[in-house]
Amino acid sequence: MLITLEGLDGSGKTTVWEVLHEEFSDAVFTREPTNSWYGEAVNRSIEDDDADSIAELFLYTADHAAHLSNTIRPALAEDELVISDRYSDSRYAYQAVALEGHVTRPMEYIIGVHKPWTRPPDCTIYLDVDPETGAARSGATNKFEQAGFLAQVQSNYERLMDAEPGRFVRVDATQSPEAVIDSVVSTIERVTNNADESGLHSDE
Ligand SMILES: Nc1ncnc2c1ncn2[C@@H]1O[C@H](COP(=O)(O)OP(=O)(O)OP(=O)(O)O)[C@@H](O)[C@H]1O
Ligand SMILES: Cc1cn([C@H]2C[C@H](O)[C@@H](COP(=O)(O)O)O2)c(=O)[nH]c1=O
Repeated sequence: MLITLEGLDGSGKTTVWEVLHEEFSDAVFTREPTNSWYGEAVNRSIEDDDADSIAELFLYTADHAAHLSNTIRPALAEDELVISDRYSDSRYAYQAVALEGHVTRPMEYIIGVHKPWTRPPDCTIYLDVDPETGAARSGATNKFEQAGFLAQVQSNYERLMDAEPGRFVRVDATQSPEAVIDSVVSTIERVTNNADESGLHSDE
């Protein structure tokens, strides 16, 4: 089963993800951008205010392709629980803002690029914070961590949740870290138990 954590910069994904290591010690923990050289290229692009938006989309997408073949698909084939800090929805939400004015219907374009080969998550936990809180918590150190940009990203996440309400679980991430962690842990326990009870596993 593939569970992803999504949300604005500063929503607390990394804080939660670190505690999940203790709660689900058998799971495979991973993230995008990855720690590979593809991910390093992405990180260079994030720090470059003048990076070309389409080039940046394809750097992220290349990193996702390698992530799928090197980590996600092998782990799911072994019936592991995989928990990823950011995944394809980050592209649909963030790059759809960055590509506005460069391509028509940017979110549909990006989803279309992924659709033939990606592996959608079974469950996506969305850590919900307002853009101002996200920007303040993240320190607003790069081009994505600005409240105005994050407000548009938030609208895109809302569109994604409206389109697939069954996949997303929204958690109020303005609560205390302990309360957020409790909600995320109980969500993961519930979805993994449901999968066990229904006899469904990884890529069936
Ligand atoms: N529920 C919370 N309440 C208050 N502060 C929090 C909460 N969760 C995390 N923080 C703080 O907010 C900051 C950002 O948290 P964190 O790095 O976990 O967010 P993130 O979603 O991973 O951000 P980014 O996407 O920018 O890496 C940290 O200083 C963290 O201690
Ligand atoms: C995977 C992914 C990430 N981003 C953005 C979101 C953040 O501002 C940075 C790095 O992520 P982190 O969780 O803060 O380390 O990259 C993006 O725009 N598109 C993506 O696909």
